[in-house]
Amino acid sequence: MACEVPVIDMQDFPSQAEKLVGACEDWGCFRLINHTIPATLMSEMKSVVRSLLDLPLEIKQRNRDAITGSGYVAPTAINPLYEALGLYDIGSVEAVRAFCAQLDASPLQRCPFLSSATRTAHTRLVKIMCTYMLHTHRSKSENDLAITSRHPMGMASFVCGYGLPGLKETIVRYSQAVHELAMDICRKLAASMGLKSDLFDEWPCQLRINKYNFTPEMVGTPGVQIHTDGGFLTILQEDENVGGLEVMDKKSSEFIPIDPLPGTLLVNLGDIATSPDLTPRLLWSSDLTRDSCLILSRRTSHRDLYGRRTSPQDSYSVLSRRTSFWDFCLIFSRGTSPRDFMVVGLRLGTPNLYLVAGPRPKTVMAWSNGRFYNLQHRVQCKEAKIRVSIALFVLGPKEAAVEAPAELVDSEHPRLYVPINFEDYRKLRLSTGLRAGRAQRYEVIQS
Ligand SMILES: O=C(O)CCC(=O)C(=O)O
Ligand SMILES: [Fe+2]
Repeated sequence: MACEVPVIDMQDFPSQAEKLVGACEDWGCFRLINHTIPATLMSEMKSVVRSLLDLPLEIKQRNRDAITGSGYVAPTAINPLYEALGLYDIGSVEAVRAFCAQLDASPLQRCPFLSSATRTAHTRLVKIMCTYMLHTHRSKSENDLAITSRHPMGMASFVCGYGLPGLKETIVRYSQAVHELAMDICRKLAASMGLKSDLFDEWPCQLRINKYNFTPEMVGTPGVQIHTDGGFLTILQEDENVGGLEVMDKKSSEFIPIDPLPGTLLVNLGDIATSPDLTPRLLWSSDLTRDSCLILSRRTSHRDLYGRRTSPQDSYSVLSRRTSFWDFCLIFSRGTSPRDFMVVGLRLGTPNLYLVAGPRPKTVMAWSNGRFYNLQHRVQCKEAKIRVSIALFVLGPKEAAVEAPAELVDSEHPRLYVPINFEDYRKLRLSTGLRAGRAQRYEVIQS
């Protein structure tokens, strides 16, 4: 059964204000219609994403982290079908340019023995050929021509180094459009809650372009494990042809598939908007195979991860994240700073030796003072196809600590969280062993 998430019409404000806040509280996500990103730009960007993620590995690896976890993500043992490229601070023209420069895959530009005159002459020649092709294929835009792999001239121009300017232009236009849209959503959300609408204007945003190499033998397995997003909110351009996204319904705790709806975008809330569970416990047990470890999450409310009530004695949810033992040691060694981590204890039982550790319980702020739902979601491999998606994350403020605005705090709604610096929070997510800002990708084995 596909899930009918609330639909928000961007052109119908303030009428949709209440619906928007309700969607953030009850669903943690909504589908956006009548937004300002043109359908043509969405499809051009999708082609760009495919082209970039098809580049050779050594080029993709040039997309280095600007902040921890913001650059290229290679497939891992946990998410073997998934890889991604990232652009931190999409609101900065320099950052967008740097991203394009890193991925400039033109063989000409990489060829050390070509003189610049040869390059210029070659580029001119390709331009003339492309212009000729444009005249003979009037329906195609220059950009289409440059990136269409089925089109021999488009392919030739891309291979010969003329393609990237076309790609660049699309990346620049898409970045501007999605950044403006993100800020507009944030302003509308703030205004809908009776807050100053410019609250989020300086919050940096990160673009992440995702590719899933779904193969026949992987059908039915996760493409991306269960997680919440670490920032404030995420705008997702889904693959309109290949589904697989599933969200956890707040009431039933069941995962429900989300069918893509071409031309629309899906918005979901992340940890900063709401109340992240920052008390995961890492647990390693002697009778597990050497190459696996478990993550144990302790819920103070005696509710397990999926909201079911549990008895106080039974208040640990055991979650499994299959990871290498060495990875686990690394997580541990990164986390053993006395400030951030503590060993909670040893437990006897079956399996017989548990080593339990985790971040020191630390109260953190959540912007909505616990009102919003930070959506848990995952991507399942449903069919053997390539799936691409584009995610824009509104993160948290660069310097100021994130805290619930005074207007959201009163005697009935006391302040629940102390302020936290977003970067500290991000590091905490990463130090709990989960990479590239993708904390809480757990696989449940028992609850
Ligand atoms: O690809 C998708 O549909 C979701 C991607 C996602 O959840 C993420 O990048 O955080
Ligand atoms: Fe996500």
